[in-house]
Amino acid sequence: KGNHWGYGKENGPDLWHTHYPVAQGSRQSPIDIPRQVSHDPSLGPIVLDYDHCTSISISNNGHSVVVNFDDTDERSVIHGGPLENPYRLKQFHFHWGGKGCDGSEHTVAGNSYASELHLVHWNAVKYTSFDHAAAAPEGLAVVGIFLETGDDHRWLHTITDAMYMVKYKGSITDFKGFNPKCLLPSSLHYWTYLGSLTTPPLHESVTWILLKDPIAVSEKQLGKFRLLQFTGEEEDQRLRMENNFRPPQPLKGRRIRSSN
Ligand SMILES: Cc1ccnc(S(N)(=O)=O)n1
Ligand SMILES: [Zn+2]
Repeated sequence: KGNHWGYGKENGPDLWHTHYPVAQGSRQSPIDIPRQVSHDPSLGPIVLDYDHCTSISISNNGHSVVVNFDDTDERSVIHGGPLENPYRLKQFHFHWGGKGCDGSEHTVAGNSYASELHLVHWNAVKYTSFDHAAAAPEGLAVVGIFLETGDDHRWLHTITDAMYMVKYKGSITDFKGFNPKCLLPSSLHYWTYLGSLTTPPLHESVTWILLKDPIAVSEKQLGKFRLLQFTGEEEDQRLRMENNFRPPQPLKGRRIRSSN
């Protein structure tokens, strides 16, 4: 049966290489972003064309909470920046820590944030499906946004309020009309580098675009993430969903570029 990878002592990130040897590859994610990153003036702005974008559902896949989008047309795409083609939004999800603990995946000069939002896009110009793109070198583009604790986020409550409907692994419910534009920070300045998925199968297919500015969410809103469970409703074990982040991986000589 497939390896039940997770974030526990028996199945966590340090053990993923046993079933997914690429975990020890040359372009793994996340990474630490050093203080000094080379500024590349040829890097244009990243453009998020989400105006006709609407969500379809929200689900609990046993690793995170996922908001899914209709990717059957070019309705919501990102382009520009380091990207040669437009990439279609497929889903977004989060990674977070335990109560009062940080849980971002990427770190900045060794510092973690409370949480990290990943907007996952795929190159529908070059590939015929998300799954094909996910296994190909230029297949995916993931926009990472840091979350820091502060005031309530005005729009995040629509997501946290829906979480009680997807408490258990394998649950899914309608979640229409949510536009992730409302989760973006004021500045779209970013770092970019070539990396991988941060959960198995850890494919080295991701152009990472990390926004430099975090968004603020309240501790109360983050607390609602921790009401989710890694386990299914029918399982005896009830494991609270928290600390679902992979720590930074070796840079292995990769170049990180900074937009202006
Ligand atoms: C869709 C997907 C699968 C695995 N990992 C990721 S992530 N955490 O790199 O965005 N996304
Ligand atoms: Zn992620």
